[in-house]
Amino acid sequence: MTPAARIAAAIEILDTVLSGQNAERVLTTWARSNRFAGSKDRAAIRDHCFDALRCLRSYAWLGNAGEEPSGRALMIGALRAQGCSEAALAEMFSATGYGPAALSEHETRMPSLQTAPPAVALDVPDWLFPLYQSALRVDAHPILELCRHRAAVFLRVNLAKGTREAAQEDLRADGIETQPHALSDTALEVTHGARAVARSAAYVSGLVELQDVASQALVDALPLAQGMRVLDYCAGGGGKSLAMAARAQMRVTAHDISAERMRDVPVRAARAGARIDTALQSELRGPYDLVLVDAPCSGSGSWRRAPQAKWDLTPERLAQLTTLQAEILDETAPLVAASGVLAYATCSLFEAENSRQVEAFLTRHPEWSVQNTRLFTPLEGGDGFFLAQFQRQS
Ligand SMILES: C[S@@+](CC[C@H](N)C(=O)[O-])C[C@H]1O[C@@H](n2cnc3c(N)ncnc32)[C@H](O)[C@@H]1O
Repeated sequence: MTPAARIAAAIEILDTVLSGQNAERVLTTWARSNRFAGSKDRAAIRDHCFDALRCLRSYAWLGNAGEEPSGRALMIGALRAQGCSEAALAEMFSATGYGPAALSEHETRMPSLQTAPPAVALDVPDWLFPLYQSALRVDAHPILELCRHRAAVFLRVNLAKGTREAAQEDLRADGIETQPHALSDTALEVTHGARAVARSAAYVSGLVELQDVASQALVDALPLAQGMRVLDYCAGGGGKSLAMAARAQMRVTAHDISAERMRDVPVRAARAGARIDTALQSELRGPYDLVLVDAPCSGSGSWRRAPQAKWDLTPERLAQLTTLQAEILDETAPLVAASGVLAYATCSLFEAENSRQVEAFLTRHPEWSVQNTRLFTPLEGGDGFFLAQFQRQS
């Protein structure tokens, strides 16, 4: 496909996404019904679409979208944001080589982002902007600026299977270049060849897993030790269960309200050479020395990876999530052994899901105290994550 044809395809896909459909599904459907598109085309179109979803408001502004963004306005704005000259833009939009129709006179007007409101220039919904400012203070603008760009790909080296250096060598043999990251001693940042990771020998043998560096640092911060009984209460696909199991010889149990989400845990555990039991609520046998609650949350710390969620979140949904987070904390506290630790984590940057959730838990449960809290932000290289560790007062 020509670059212009890829832009035309992205416009078509974005229009469907903007009508309320899920971007991943729309991309899959598009690929199935356009078999002529090769893997490089699909990857380029996907990047166009996800970049546009990350930068929805600023691209719409640069594309003269007015109130309602369209795929076409977003792609015009995207090209301008990437420094494309007006002559090159007119060439791309010239209805040749299966490219999009020629620019209208209105579309040739080039607005400046300098005059855009901050929430537009930083690509956040108006109602969320004060939430970021209150949580992040002087760091709000630099963090939001980082969130406008693609996140790096990180791997976690399974130290039970080999060293970080050995993993780098194995990956290099498969054309994947990495560099260690300071936030965690298990982390490698992929600098070249990210798309080849899932086929690489290091991945297939369980020497590395895909996992964000802040996720890894969060697990590093937990007081894990040999022989502990550990419960990962919101385990999902088991990313944190696996990271914990690789830290020490422990009995790790993974639980999630959705058994379906845990479907891959046994396969991933076998690949990693780890033993992780999965359990339904009725099968949980406490007490546990450490219970990790990686709570369902807005995901605001990882919206670089899932940008559609930034625009889909509503105040009502955020309120539902904070209620659910409090309920989960209340139901897990009794599962923790007398001197055990209740670790609460979110991949959110908002106070309502983090510091205010901690305060509310301590008010409801005065017998507990908070040992420490930590907010990881994209300024440190990874996703935004929050961790609070509670213990009963002695
Ligand atoms: C942030 S995700 C977990 C991600 C996972 N820990 C990982 O590292 O890959 C939150 C998970 O909480 C689960 N969940 C939601 N409500 C729950 C509840 N009441 N009890 C247990 N799990 C719940 C969701 O199904 C979801 O998989």
